[in-house]
Amino acid sequence: MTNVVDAASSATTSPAAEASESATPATSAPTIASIDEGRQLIDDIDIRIRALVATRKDLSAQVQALRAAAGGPRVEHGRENAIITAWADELGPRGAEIALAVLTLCRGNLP
Ligand SMILES: O=C(O)C(=O)C[C@]1(C(=O)O)C=C[C@@H](O)C=C1
Repeated sequence: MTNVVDAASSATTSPAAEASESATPATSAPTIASIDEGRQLIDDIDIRIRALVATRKDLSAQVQALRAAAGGPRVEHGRENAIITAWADELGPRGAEIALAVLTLCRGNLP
């Protein structure tokens, strides 16, 4: 299955369709045999998380620009509350904190 980063450069299917297809729930971690192996896997995950956040930031900027061009507000609190709730439901209170940090990265500080 293509992930959202690869989907952004795919020419065969729309990026939105492939991103949606790749929005699968979390997978379980493999059992590791050493600290080095575990750290390598963690580093690989962090690289992918950073790439996904960068792609998310770009998409968020495009959505914000389209809304601004239509005369809408920069911030949509209802949408942000739904995002924070989804992160909190999956990961608990620290998940909500991550969601807030991601939102701040993507749309800047609140006015
Ligand atoms: O979904 C939107 O409407 C966006 O503008 C994207 C986004 C986000 O980064 O998730 C950014 C700003 C809005 O306040 C809400 C959400």
